[in-house]
Amino acid sequence: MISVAEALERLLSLAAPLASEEVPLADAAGRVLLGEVQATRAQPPFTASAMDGYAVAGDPQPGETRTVIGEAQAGGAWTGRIGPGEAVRIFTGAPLPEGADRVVIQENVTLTPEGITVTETSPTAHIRRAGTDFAAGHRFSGPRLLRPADLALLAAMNVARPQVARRPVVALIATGDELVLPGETPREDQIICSNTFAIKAMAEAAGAKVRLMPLARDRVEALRDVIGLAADADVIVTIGGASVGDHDLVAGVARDMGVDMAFHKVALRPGKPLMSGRLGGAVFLGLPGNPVSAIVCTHLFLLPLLRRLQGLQDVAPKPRRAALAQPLEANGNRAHYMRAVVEEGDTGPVIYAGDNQESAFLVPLSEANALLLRPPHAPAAAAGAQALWLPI
Ligand SMILES: Nc1nc2c(c(=O)[nH]1)N[C@H]1C(S)=C(S)[C@@H](COP(=O)(O)OP(=O)(O)OC[C@H]3O[C@@H](n4cnc5c(N)ncnc54)[C@H](O)[C@@H]3O)O[C@H]1N2
Ligand code: MOO
Repeated sequence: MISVAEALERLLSLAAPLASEEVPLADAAGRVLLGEVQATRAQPPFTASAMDGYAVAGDPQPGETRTVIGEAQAGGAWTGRIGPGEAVRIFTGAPLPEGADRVVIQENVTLTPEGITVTETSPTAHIRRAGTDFAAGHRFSGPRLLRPADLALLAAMNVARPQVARRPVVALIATGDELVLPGETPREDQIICSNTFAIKAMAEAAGAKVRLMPLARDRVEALRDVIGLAADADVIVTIGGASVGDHDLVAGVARDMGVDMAFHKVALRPGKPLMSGRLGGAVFLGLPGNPVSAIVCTHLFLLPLLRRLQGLQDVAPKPRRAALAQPLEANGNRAHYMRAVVEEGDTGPVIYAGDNQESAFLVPLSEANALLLRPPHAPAAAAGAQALWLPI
């Protein structure tokens, strides 16, 4: 069995980057910017007042007076020139009039019939100089995941339609005779298809468009038909039927359909029977059926794959550190991603491994906020020892 890192590397090497498309800025959150954009103007585009008050020349001291000769507001510039002994009433965001050096905030003046008397000085001029946030031509380069703050920056740069990676299309195929959909009435020997819904939500949050395919029953023809229906997707994900039982047909069918497996079986718990390869223009990923196994494999493999397809380079999940709340036994030969809870302790984060690590049980997964990473053959660890974890 290959390691998690080796399997991820092989999976990512199957991913050819997707084309770009132009989207309105309002729809660009969470998309991956490709290429480079440039600011068409500086920000601030003009030297502006940072406060409400009075624009003046020089640095008037307490007791000095100024005659108010005009008013400037955001979007309403005053176009004259301020001379000595003069002031312009000014509001935050208004262009600073010519001849002005600073803004005396209104709290630091008293009003007189002609204008103002300064009551206090301030060490700051309360102005924002043109181009001090960014200059015209400022560059913002991809590939880069667009966060909300980035959208505000692109808007200020007057970039209305950035080029982003096309959304990867993921076809999700749940397999098994035992499955019915939520809301249906299962027979005694059936269960409700569950993990698909988590995987769909996770893939969409990573930028994918997800197609929920019909359930594939445990027959070669049925599986072949549904996989065939998904042939035009960027990623074909099967769930279940990945192991070695007589009814675990996925690997055989995928091979018959032309998949050259990049790997099948990973030294991973839960998630050992994971497999992948290319199927025509798509990346094929066969997840194990146990709900926790499928969801853990989605965190570790499908989400990095979706990020890479959209052009991002640094896609592997990044482990964080926390102190173990309880001692742990030595680990076996598979990397174990234990369902766990991380909390802020008095001296930093503390991690509690759940009592139930069964890969079919969803309550412990739903209660967890972390996967506690135990590397293969990790020795027993004492309470308080540092451990690695991934947020989920
Ligand atoms: N002899 C061996 N048996 C098993 C091995 C092994 O190495 N040797 N591996 C085990 C491991 S580890 C895993 S993980 C499971 C996964 O096997 P499959 O991918 O073939 O999954 P299934 O058998 O189809 O299903 C497992 C389990 O999950 C339920 N399931 C399947 N799909 C869904 C779904 N969409 N929603 C909810 N639950 C689902 C299914 O009913 C089974 O209970 O194999 C071990 N066996
Ligand atoms: O690798 Mo399996 O997912 O442990 O149950």
